[in-house]
Amino acid sequence: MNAKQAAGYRAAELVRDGMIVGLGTGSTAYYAIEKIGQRVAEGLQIRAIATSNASEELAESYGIPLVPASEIHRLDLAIDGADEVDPGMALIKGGGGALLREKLVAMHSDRFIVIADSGKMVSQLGQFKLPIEVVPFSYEWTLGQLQRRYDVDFEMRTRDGELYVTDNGNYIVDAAFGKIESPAQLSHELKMITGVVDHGLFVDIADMVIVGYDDGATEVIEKKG
Ligand SMILES: O=C(CO)[C@H](O)[C@H](O)COP(=O)(O)O
Repeated sequence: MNAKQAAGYRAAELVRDGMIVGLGTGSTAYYAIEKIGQRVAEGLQIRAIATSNASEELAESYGIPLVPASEIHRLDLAIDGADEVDPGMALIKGGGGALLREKLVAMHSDRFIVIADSGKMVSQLGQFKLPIEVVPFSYEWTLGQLQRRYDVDFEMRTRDGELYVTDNGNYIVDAAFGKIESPAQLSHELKMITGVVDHGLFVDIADMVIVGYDDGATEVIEKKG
């Protein structure tokens, strides 16, 4: 068992009958979905909301019943990966481009559980480029606003030579902050920029982090207070 699988499987054990469960996106969330799928095949009764088209397809392939977000007010639990996790459980997410739905699902869940291999644990956020989702209309203006405000490199995300388009039809700007001194302040500032839909800083949202190690061990870190 590898580190991502260990974390994903451990989180999947927290799912109980009757729950509405948020399914994350990425290679770590893959394992959580796989394990939840196995448990559904054994009789676990849940309904789920996926945070991306890819996770929706994966959940369907495992026979996990999905429910439209519009029919649900609140989720019991959401399980998702992260690109970086700091000691205060602030996160950078969105490496896989699903940050907007991931944040919506996390914020409407009673418990948000992050699953991460130990390499994701950092003393300060920012080495991983921060994904910022922007609307396509006049995205150059939004990019210009970001560039004037922050003296860091910004790069439009591409795929196969074209601008990368999220599941929500938006673009992503990746920002090389290097070190983020105050994730909460930056989070607030970025949300104030017209044209920015959302960004990959998740501050004060995670309730628990399950860290997976290469030997298959896991460590559970719970939110303080
Ligand atoms: O935020 C995400 C996708 O938008 C992922 O959770 C994050 O990129 C971690 O991915 P992985 O588990 O593949 O390392």
